[in-house]
Amino acid sequence: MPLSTVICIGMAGSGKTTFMQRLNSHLRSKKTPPYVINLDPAVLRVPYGTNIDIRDSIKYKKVMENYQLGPNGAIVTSLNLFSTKIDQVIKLVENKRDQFEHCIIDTPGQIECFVWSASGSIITESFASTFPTVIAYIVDTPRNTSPTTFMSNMLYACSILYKTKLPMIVVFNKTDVQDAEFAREWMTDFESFQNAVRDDQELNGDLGMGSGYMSSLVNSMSLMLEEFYSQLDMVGVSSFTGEGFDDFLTSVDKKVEEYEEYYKAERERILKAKEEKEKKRKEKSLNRLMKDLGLGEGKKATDGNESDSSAEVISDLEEGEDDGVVERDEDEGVEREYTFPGEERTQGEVNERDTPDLQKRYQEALERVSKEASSETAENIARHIRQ
Ligand SMILES: Nc1nc2c(ncn2[C@@H]2O[C@H](COP(=O)(O)OP(=O)(O)OP(=O)(O)O)[C@@H](O)[C@H]2O)c(=O)[nH]1
Repeated sequence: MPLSTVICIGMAGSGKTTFMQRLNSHLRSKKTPPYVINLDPAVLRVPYGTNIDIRDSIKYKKVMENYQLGPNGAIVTSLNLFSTKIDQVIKLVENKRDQFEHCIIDTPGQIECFVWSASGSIITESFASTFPTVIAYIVDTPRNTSPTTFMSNMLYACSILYKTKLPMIVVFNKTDVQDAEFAREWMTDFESFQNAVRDDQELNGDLGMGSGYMSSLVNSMSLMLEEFYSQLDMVGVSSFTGEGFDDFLTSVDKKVEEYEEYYKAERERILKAKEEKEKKRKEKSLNRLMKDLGLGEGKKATDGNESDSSAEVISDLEEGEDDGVVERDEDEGVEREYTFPGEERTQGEVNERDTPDLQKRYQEALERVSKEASSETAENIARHIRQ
């Protein structure tokens, strides 16, 4: 079996850490110990042995102090710092490819800090492009017996599936307290869920939910969720008793197969499209610089003398006309305001059409573009300027 990654995501208190602890001991009891990573910088105590722990390299409290941040900001910043080293982390795990079947990853309780941050995406992407990767979305079963809470949680899971584009298993945890059969029924039988919504409304006072747009909103959302449910597996587990963990592992194997069959090709297609887009963006940046300088390819392109390879460049110039101003998305007659006075001045200067000081414009344009440009683009710029 090749090494696969399981990333545990779930709302605060859903039981991710306890689930990780049980999964770890379950796999150990089967003589296939996992490679364990903790990505929660704020956790005080990790109740299982970890191979990589974000807390070893990043001190959450120090991040809070040094960057004057609140708890969530400090988690995001810690993840940002950690993600700068992600290639090293991936190498470490890759070196263990032959020794482990599973790499299990715990994430911060503040779900949005991981799922919606750039660093969370970088970390997830890095694993997913190296190993078959599955998301285990942990749900606190006793807290999700109300159909409205259940639906909100499922919508969140759906948004994660959409964001990560990775196979997902919804894990209903704490089944020792509340059986997950109701969830299975709601996920497989649309009518039973609708009945539960209706009963809930009657029981808790209608508040206008049974009629009008709220009712039709609930209906359409549950229809949308039906499609979502068809994409995923669900298992009920108890991290306390260990019940359901064999089912979970069977589900992981199934999702890994799906990853290889479907998700991998889809991911590669998306990555290729991204690369293409990035390449075009770089060309565009370089051309903007040339245009600002009134030099080289940009000028040639305006003259219409450029070869095929600059087709992108020509259309860009047509869009911008020859007013010498760098286009901005925000330029739609909206007054642009800046939080920092210093920034306002700098940006204002950049946009001045009649700045006579060419040297200054050159400097600004160079700085602006070089921020965006890759080293490859920077080399092109340098070569061009030398010419
Ligand atoms: N009864 C029962 N309680 C559980 C189970 N799993 C976790 N818990 C309890 O749920 C609470 C939260 O568990 P954690 O593992 O800390 O949850 P978490 O998602 O890691 O929490 P954060 O990191 O704060 O987001 C704890 O009190 C656990 O003891 C379970 O399977 N059954």
